[in-house]
Amino acid sequence: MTHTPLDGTGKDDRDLGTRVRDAQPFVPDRATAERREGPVRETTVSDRHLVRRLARELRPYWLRILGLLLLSMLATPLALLTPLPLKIVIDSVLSSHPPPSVLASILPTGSDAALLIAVTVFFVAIALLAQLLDLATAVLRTVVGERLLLDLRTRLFRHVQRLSVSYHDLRGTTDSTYRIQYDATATQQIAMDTIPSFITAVLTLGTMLYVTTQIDWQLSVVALAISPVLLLASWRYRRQLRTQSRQVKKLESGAMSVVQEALSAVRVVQAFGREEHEEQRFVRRFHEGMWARIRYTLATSRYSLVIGVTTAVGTAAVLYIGVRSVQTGRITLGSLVLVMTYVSQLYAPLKTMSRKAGSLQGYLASAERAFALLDEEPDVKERPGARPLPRARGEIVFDDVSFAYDGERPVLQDVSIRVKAGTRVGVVGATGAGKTTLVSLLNRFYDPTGGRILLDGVDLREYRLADLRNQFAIVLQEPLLFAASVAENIAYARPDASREQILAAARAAGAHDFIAGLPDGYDTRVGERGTRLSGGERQRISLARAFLKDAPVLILDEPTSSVDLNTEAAIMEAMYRLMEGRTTFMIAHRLSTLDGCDERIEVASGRVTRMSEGVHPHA
Ligand SMILES: Nc1ncnc2c1ncn2[C@@H]1O[C@H](COP(=O)(O)OP(=O)(O)OP(=O)(O)O)[C@@H](O)[C@H]1O
Repeated sequence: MTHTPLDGTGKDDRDLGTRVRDAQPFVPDRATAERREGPVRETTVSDRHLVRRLARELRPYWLRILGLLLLSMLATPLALLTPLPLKIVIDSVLSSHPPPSVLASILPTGSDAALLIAVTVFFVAIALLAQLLDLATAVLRTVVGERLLLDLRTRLFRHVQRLSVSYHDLRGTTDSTYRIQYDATATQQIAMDTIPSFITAVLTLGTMLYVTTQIDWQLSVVALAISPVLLLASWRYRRQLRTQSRQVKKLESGAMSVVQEALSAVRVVQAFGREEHEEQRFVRRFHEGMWARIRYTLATSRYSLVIGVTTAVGTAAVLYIGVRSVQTGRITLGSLVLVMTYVSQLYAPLKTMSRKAGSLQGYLASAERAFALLDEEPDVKERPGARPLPRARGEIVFDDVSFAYDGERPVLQDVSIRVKAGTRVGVVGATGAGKTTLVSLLNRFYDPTGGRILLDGVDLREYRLADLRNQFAIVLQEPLLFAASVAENIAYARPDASREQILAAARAAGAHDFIAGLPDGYDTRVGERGTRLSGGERQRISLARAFLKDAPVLILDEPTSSVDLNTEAAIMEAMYRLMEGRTTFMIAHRLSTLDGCDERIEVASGRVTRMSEGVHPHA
């Protein structure tokens, strides 16, 4: 294995420069080939698979869901009791049938007034109980549902943060946001609303059917005759509703990304006067979403219409036959009223089940999307039993490394270089040559598609990912700050840092003076992405971050490209202080910036070559 040594000694010039190898075809690995085939799997998993997955997700909450179910089930006996006062009033107060034996035994015989009062009190008591039950169910449903949702969102967020950079490159942030914010709620809806409603509906249906059969079995048979139609409608609309709902979600998350993009680049939009254009893009995307939603609503309305008309036909049939039965004296008028109430209550669960079957399709489409995100495998993985790495010395070797973002066009090809610990390497090359890509492989934002990279003689893939990334401090061209205080932003590299350590890092980065001049000093809030500070100020804060991190390897990606010459000189001075004793890769367009480096390499056409003294990059 011959490597280009970059050890700052200038010796062994014989081996310097990229090894020109025999031309080798570029063979993408599996992960890259999959990446090329498109973004995250938009799978349409089978219902059985999805339901099983859902059951697995809900298992930890089963006791609480069971409690909710039991509470919901109490609604059935209350629903049965509700029409009873009316029947007693019609049959025993307004007509001369004897009251039920329970009432007859406690009330004075023949007193209609006492019976009426008793029935009224009974009526209020049932209503009160029903309300209390509703209240308790709503409270339990909300508490358990919110807990479940928070847990799922937390898992999604944790997972999405650990997904590879290539995933985020491909998907953008809005789709993930949509899945966490909106799609995740589907699981809550299914667990807290659809499942309990279904089970309660089945129970109510069974009980109502039994009671109605006891009063008049012929009427219950007539009432039930519509069930096959309802089942058929649910089956027929199931696929359509799911497909349409899936499409709505996709379009909505796409439309949201327009808003997100336009607002995060609001300065550019305003500077170029492109508000109108962005608005049109927004309207176009939402327009597509609007029609998809309209189509979905029309489908659910058609479905509701079928359900509504079918149950109305059933009710009318029971009414017709019921009135005939009262006329022939087979049942009393009170019993008909009771049966009619039960029939409407019988249809309520049937309607609930049918409607829930419709909305369930929307929830399942969302759950599918949330689970797909959760199941997304990161391209960059940690091996089982990976090595810990407390602190590296900082020797880095690129051994025949190739890389392509899309699996087709290689950005880097057969790169072999050796960097001794503590060497300062300047990286130059034309725009788009692959400089950033080269350093992005170091902390495993991406893995090479060919070859390997060694840190202290060990393949990067052997190390624990968190430990490996801890070895690098990065200062980017566009420093990214969070909407927090200056001190919090510096301490982002080491949350346990003391105030003194933060101040020392800021001093080392030459940032202390300007921070002290801010309205609230180190407690000044910097605004979203640090917009309240100038580019140079942001850069110094990110430099202070790097000082505080005190990592053995430094990656500086054109850190001074957006500041004036004076600021650049000040930042460079701090930068060279930071580089002392650390292996450093510093990317720069201006060669003068790299004067203090031990070695310079040039990236061109995917190859890496050592620059001879006086040779300038084609920038
Ligand atoms: N996330 C990405 N997905 C796909 N292609 C990418 C991605 N990032 C960079 N590229 C491509 O890889 C090539 C190298 O990009 P890279 O950012 O490494 O260049 P660079 O030398 O750092 O450029 P600059 O000096 O302009 O920052 C370019 O052709 C670019 O289009």
